[in-house]
This record gives sequence, C-alpha cells and structure tokens, in this order.
Amino acid sequence: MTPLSEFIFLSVLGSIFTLIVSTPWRPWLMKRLSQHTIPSFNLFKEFTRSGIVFSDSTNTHNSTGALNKQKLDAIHDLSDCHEVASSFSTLVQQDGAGCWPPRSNHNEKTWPACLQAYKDIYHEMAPLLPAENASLDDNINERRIFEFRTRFVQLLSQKVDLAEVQRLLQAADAGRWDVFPRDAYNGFYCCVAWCRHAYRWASIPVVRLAQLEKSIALPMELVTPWNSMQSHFGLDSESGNNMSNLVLNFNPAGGYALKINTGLSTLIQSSEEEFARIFQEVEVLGVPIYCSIVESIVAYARGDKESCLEHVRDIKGQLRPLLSSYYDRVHDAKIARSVWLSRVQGFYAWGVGPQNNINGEWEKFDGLSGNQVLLFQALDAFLGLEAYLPRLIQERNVPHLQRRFCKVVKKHAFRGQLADEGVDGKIKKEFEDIVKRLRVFRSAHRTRAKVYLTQPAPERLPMTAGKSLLKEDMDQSLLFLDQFMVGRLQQTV
Ligand code: HEM
Repeated sequence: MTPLSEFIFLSVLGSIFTLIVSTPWRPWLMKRLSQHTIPSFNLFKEFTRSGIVFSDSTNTHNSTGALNKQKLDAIHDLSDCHEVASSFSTLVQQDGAGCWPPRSNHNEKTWPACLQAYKDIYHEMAPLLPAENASLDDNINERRIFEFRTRFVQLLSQKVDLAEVQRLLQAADAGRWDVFPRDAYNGFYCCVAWCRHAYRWASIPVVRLAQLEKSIALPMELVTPWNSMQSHFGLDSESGNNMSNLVLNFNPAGGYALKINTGLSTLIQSSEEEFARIFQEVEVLGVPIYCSIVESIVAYARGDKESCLEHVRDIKGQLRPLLSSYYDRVHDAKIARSVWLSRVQGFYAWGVGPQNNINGEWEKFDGLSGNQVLLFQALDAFLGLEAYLPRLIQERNVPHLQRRFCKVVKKHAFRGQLADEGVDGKIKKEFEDIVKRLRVFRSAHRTRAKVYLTQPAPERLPMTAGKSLLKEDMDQSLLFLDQFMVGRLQQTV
C-alpha cells in the first residue's frame, strides 16, 4: 500500500470504527461482524469489545491495583541495574507518592491543618461556578464574573494563613515529607489547580468576555503555593496540566474528587466524570506497559532477546484494554456531545499570561490537552518517534520526572537496531503491531475530536483547552487542529 492509500484507508477505518462504537445498533452490528471472520473486522472487534466493564471503576481499581503494585516493586528492584528502571522508579516513588497513578489524598481532614481552608473554600465556591443557562449578554456575564471573583478573594483572605502555608511548602522543599506527606501534597496541588481554573473562568460555561481577557491577577493565596509546587514538579505554566487537574483528581479508591458542574444534571455530571476518568484509567492500565517498556529495555541490554520479545509482545496485548478506556468512553452515550464543549472542556483551558517585559507582548499559556498524557509520550519514545510536544510546551505542562523517564526510554530505545531475521524479526513484527494500534487510535481520535469540537456553544469563541483561542471561524480552526492530528498520524510509522 502506498502511504497515501494507507492514510486514506486509516481515515475511513477510523470513521467507520467511531460509527460502530457510537451507534445505538452497536450490539447488533457487533454480532453481525463477529459472524464474519474477515481480518479487518477482527481489528474492530478487538477495539470495540464490550466485555470489559470499566464503569465499575472501584473494582477495576482494586483488582488492577494489587497486580500493578507487584509490577512496580519488580521495577524498583531493577533500579540499580539500569537507568531506565531507576528513572521510572524515581517517578513512582516521588511524584507518585510510592504508587502509580500517583496517590492523591483528597481527605482534607488528614491534611496539614493550614491547608484545610482551601478545601473549605472549594466546597463554598464550587456550587457558584456553573450557570444553569449561559448568558449571551456581556453585561450580565461581567457582573457574574466580578461577583464570583470577589467572593473568592474574600474567602481566601479570611480563611488562609499564607505565611503558615509557605512554611509548610518550604518544609516539603527541604524534603520534610513527614510533615507534608506526598499524597497530601498531590491532593493539595490538585485543589489549588482547581481553584485557579475556577477563578480564571469564574463561570462555566466559559464565556466570550473571559476568553478575551489577556492576563489575570490571581490572589496571592493561589499564586504563592502554585509557584512553589510548579517549581517542585519542574513546570513553569500558570495553567494547570493533565496531572494536576485530571490524573490527581481521583482519590486512592478511584473516587472523582473536585467537580466542575456541582448541582447540575446527571447527564452533565456524568459526562464530566467519564471524561476525567479516561485520563486516570489510562495511567492505571498504563502501569503494565511502562513496566514492560522498562523490562524489554533491560532484557535487550542483557542480550536476552527471547525475554525482550515477550515483554514487547506484552505491550502490544496491554495496549488493547488501555485504548478501550478511550474507545468505550469517547462517544455520545458516555460523554454527551451536547455538554462536553460547553460544560467540561472550557474549564481546562487557560489562554492568559503575563506581559513580556522585553517586547511588551503577551505570553499566553495554554491549558490541558490529551497531548500531555504520559502513556503516549512514553510509547512514542519507545518506538523511536520524535516527541509530539515541542520542548517549551513540555517544560510547561509535563512534570520533570515524566520528561526524564521519556528521555531515558528514547535513549535506550532499540527498535532501530533490530535485524529482519530470527528473534529480532519477531520483535520487529511486534513493534509494527504496536504502531498499527497507535495509528488506529490516532485516526479514530481525529474523527471523534472533530465531532465534539463542532458542537454549538454560542456563548463563546472557538477554543481548545490545549491550544487556547482559535480562529473566529470554526472551519478554519478545525483545519488548523487537523494539521496536528494528520501530521502525527503520518509520523506514526
Ligand atoms: C472529546 C475529547 C477530546 C478532544 C476534542 C480532543 C482533541 C484533540 C486535538 C484537537 C488534538 C490536537 C491538538 C493538540 O495537540 O492539542 C489532540 C491531541 C491529542 N489528544 Fe486529544 N482530544 C480529546 C480527548 C483525548 C483523550 C481522552 C485522550 C487520551 C487519553 C487524548 C489524547 C490525545 C493525544 C495523545 C494527542 C496528541 C496527538 C497524538 O499523539 O495523536 N485526547 N486532541
């Protein structure tokens, strides 16, 4: 197949696949398809399996949790043998608070006392954030935003002892994790990120008036801890990121913690939670993949190609349930198209920044995007692909220890050294299958993203969370976004 025909084939495949997953006739279609053993249909079957029950997230969490712990311990034991094992283990021990996905403590009663005020303020402000109906009137929105921010400032100045918070953060910087445990640090990081995004938008759905703001003066109670924690994670963005706002927004039992749409309909609340849950679950199901990446690299370095082959084969197998987390959720029945753009996505955007002292231009920070997910970055590095995100954007949004892990994986990636014959040839074939699965994901993602981004949202201008304000015209904006997705698809070889 020529690259062009393969590209067209994959695009059509992605669209058909999306159709199958989101159609109400899915069970009937799947039954029909399974009666035919046409190879390409097996591919659909593989990705659209309805056998895995992800909606019972607590069960998934508990059963995979114990297995993941064993795997993480095994990698920890390899730390002295290879830098790829030690870089992953360091990530887990430090940012993960000894676990992966990172342990995030949302039980404020167990937090250091001076931080509990932030959670009290969350409880007070959260119900004021969502508007039942978004207004198209700038004057009404201006008042709403002003009132929300004024109340926020009042509560912060009344309840937060900033000097005490600073002392605690300094203790953490000095390695005093006994007074500020890492899981509480993660939960607090998530809480401050939530507060900052809530203050930034002051109203959900996000409205045009707030989108057009160029910079925003956040209260010191939200600036001081944020700067300190961003520096701890090696990040320099004013906005939250995939870790702070999504992955860390689940407690250790798998419960969704801080909400955007408190008090609104079940449809809105469940769409919000299902969306967030993908990012957490990708990291739960990603653990065996990270471990197999590490183990395959170690085995290859030792010249044990047979066991290297097994580990690469495992990655291929594990990718299937992991991608199902995306396929089984990103459709209308789980994440309603009618609500996602207005009620969910806007909160995760940012789109403001400080004025640059040198040339007076505004430096704008983007918000969160799936492009910050560790799993895809680690896989790309393992396959020997160039990173999707430029260095500057990585340094803003991808924690330092995650960047370092990907860098070490890339350094030791061995795909390019494999011969065509023998065990090498078999490993190569497994790599090709991994690439195929990623290509199907990227193709399906391109189709599905477009459907969600083109829903009506008259209260706002075209914007994605990861790329901020776009062109005024939605068609042009989509063309701009499509370039990224098509480009990545073409690079995935
Ligand atoms: C309906 C929800 C979503 C929409 C509308 C959407 C949209 C987009 C867009 C427009 C891009 C390209 C521009 C950019 O880099 O920011 C992108 C990239 C990306 N998205 Fe999403 N996204 C959604 C959900 C997700 C989810 C749930 C994941 C994975 C867990 C994900 C993973 C990625 C990745 C890995 C990239 C980087 C390009 C690549 O590696 O193929 N996205 N997304």
